[in-house]
Amino acid sequence: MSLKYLIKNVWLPTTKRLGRQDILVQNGIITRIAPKINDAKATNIITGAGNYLLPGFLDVHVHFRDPGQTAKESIETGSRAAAHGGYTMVCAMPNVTPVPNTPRALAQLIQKNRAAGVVPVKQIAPVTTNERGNTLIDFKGMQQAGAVAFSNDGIGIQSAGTMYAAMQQIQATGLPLAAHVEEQSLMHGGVINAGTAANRLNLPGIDAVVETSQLARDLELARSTGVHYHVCHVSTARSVELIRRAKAEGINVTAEVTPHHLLLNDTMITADNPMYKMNPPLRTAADQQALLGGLLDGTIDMIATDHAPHTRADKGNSFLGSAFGITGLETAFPLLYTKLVTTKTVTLSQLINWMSTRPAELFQLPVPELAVGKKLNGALWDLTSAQTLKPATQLSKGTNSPFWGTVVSATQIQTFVNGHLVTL
Ligand SMILES: NC(=O)N[C@@H](CC(=O)O)C(=O)O
Ligand SMILES: [Zn+2]
Ligand SMILES: [Zn+2]
Repeated sequence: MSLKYLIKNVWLPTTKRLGRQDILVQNGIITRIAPKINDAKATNIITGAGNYLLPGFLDVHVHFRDPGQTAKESIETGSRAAAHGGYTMVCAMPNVTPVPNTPRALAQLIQKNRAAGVVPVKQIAPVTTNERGNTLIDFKGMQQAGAVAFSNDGIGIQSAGTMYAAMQQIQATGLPLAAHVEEQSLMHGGVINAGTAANRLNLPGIDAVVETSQLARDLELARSTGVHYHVCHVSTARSVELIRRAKAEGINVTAEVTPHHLLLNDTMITADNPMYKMNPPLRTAADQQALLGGLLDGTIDMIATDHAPHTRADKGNSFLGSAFGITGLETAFPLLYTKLVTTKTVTLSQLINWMSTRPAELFQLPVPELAVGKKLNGALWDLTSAQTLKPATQLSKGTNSPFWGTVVSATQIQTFVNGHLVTL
């Protein structure tokens, strides 16, 4: 089928001085970019007046709850949310029920991702059986089945011996090991960052050492094994410092930060509202500042949402007893663009680098590029009108976010995946 799209009159992030462009897409491939293209044979003419066409984002850290907890999200609703957020590829964490413990189970899940995903949903395999204990997964088998990375996200790997052995074997696959660094023996039932907020609300705190102690351990193990060690959702200033030093020493480490850790801190939690409950917790204003500094100096490589949808019932009404996690796919770019780009804290190109180029490069996935000869993976964004973030306009099943009510100046209009318009 030779489907032809002519997208008229859009800004590309790189053509500010050249003016608006027309983009011709044939069989999924960008065949021409020019100020004015007249093609009467184009089946679909898309008016992009005043809007931006941005490369598709890639989120290396999402939770789609499928199979097992599809009341929270499914591959279909999660991937729709992804497209609605301008993402054209995501990597799903394996903390679903049952956990895909074998290459066969993983292959089945990958089939399901392919059938149900409206954007490509890549699959991360666990490190140990059921993401618990010390029985290592068949890493080579998982790689052959299509795993793009390994992770026990949600729990973390408690034994140094197990982590070391996992790193040695994963090193041989060349795939990243994405670590949820959380020392369980230091958690003490914490639900919120230890310090001001915990004290004010009289809630059990999670100290920064929960993260940093296991991170320090892992960096030593990574140095020794050479594995590509990727740190999930970095939350503390000290973690940024540890990663900065490790990179300087040549350790093969990469790191992600979430939009919420970049934009929020624990002084903003003024009531016992579980919409602010996630793992790791929102830290101090100084930590928040250090995370931005880490991104700016390249210590932190990318932004990942850790999209973690939950039902209303599982979220409950208090930090105590409620599920950890918030959604992120549909709010990430609007929030980051509004809070960081329009304030001139970062540039649009930097943001695209952290949300698209770097995650793709570092996870060895195709880099979405708006260039002739490339498949069109991108989204049209209105970057001038204001909208208020609210659950009613989101496609995710999860409505657990602290960001409702925030006014943003970015609205997704259309998303193209492999050259085809996604119908949402
Ligand atoms: N981030 C969270 O608070 N929750 C995640 C797990 C995780 O990313 O650790 C989840 O699966 O709900
Ligand atoms: Zn995690
Ligand atoms: Zn996660």
